[in-house]
Amino acid sequence: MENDRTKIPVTVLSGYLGAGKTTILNYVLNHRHGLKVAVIVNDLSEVNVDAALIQEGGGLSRTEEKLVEMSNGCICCTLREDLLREVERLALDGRFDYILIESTGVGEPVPVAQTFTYIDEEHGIDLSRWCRLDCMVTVVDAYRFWHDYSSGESLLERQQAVGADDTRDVVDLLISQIEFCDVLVLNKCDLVEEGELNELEGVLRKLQPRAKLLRAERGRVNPEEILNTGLFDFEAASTSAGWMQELMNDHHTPETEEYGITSFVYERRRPFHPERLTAWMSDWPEEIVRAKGTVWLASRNALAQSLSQAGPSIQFGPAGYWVAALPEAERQAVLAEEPELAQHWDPVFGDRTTKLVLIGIAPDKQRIVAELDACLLTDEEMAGDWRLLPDRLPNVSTEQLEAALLQ
Ligand SMILES: Nc1nc2c(ncn2[C@@H]2O[C@H](COP(=O)(O)OP(=O)(O)OP(=O)(O)O)[C@@H](O)[C@H]2O)c(=O)[nH]1
Repeated sequence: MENDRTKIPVTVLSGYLGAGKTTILNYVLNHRHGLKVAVIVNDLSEVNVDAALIQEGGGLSRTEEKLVEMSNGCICCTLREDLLREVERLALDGRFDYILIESTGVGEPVPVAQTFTYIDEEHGIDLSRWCRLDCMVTVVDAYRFWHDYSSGESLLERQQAVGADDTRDVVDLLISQIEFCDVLVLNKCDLVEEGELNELEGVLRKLQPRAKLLRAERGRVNPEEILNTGLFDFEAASTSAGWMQELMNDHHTPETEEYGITSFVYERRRPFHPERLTAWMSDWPEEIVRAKGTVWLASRNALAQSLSQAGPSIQFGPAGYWVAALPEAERQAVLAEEPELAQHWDPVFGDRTTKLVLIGIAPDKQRIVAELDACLLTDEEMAGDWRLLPDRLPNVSTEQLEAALLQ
């Protein structure tokens, strides 16, 4: 087996446009204590990396973000082909001790991490032979955070979309960057007063309890905090989001009393009335900054629905069949594979249930729970034929459904 210590460590800086990635990069290069660092930046960004810092023993490459889907049948894997090739080239070059990547401001961190973890059979490249992903860093702009989070704007509206079919809202990007990282740098702290910083830090800790949280001014981050940390672990990063930790119930982060930053799980074994739930979602409680989970909707009794909200962005759609809705043989096969399902099996409805994590700033939990309860079917409705209730939630196309089911 190859020795991990001979592999070149890699740190990736993610974060929305203007958060301070380049400023951090320059600071770290200035304080790298003789490490020979190769830097990869994205072609779209202006290159502000200090050329002099790169010269002595370092290198600067520019790549253009290029996503490729894996050809080996794993449809949830997307690799960054640009990085794949450039990192391999730099690693084989043999001149560098470290690779530092500044990802594009509109880039998702997961494909970058997958690029280092999976073997690309089509191109015959396996980066894990030469490199070790050491640390995924997400930079958050303390000054702009709430403005961007609650703007309700899409990347297309801001002319920052990757293509015409890039439908992401700014907040979707922020949340995906925060929920998948090892270190969160809250930058531009010089522009925000202490009380606001404490509150924002409390929210970030709830959204991402696993990552180390650092405050920075003008990108001054101690290089030891992000280089050679040994922090990256794909499995741990994939399950590190606050909502997921809350669902797994093994990491209930302490509440930040002062600001009432709280998370709670809403769990019910009764379906929602589609119209009442739609009305509730369109009048979303402002205090809830993030919600995610599975919903049992009366009008879609065969399919579990996924609800994901971040700020003003709400995504709702099919997540897969309830095990109880599968043909008998398949159901038995799943139950044999996942015996814990049987422990929570309802004699009539099987595994159908709603389980939703809500994260908020001083949310009125009692009121929200009562409002959600009022969206459930009543006893009288339960006795009728509720499967045919009208449903004006986003229509599901066959392609969407198939894509969702394949995941
Ligand atoms: N006041 C203040 N300004 C900062 C801080 N960090 C960065 N800036 C400024 O914010 C602007 C954006 O910083 P960059 O480092 O270029 O941000 P970036 O994330 O690399 O931006 P993109 O490459 O466009 O994605 C620059 O004008 C920086 O000088 C900080 O901590 N405080």
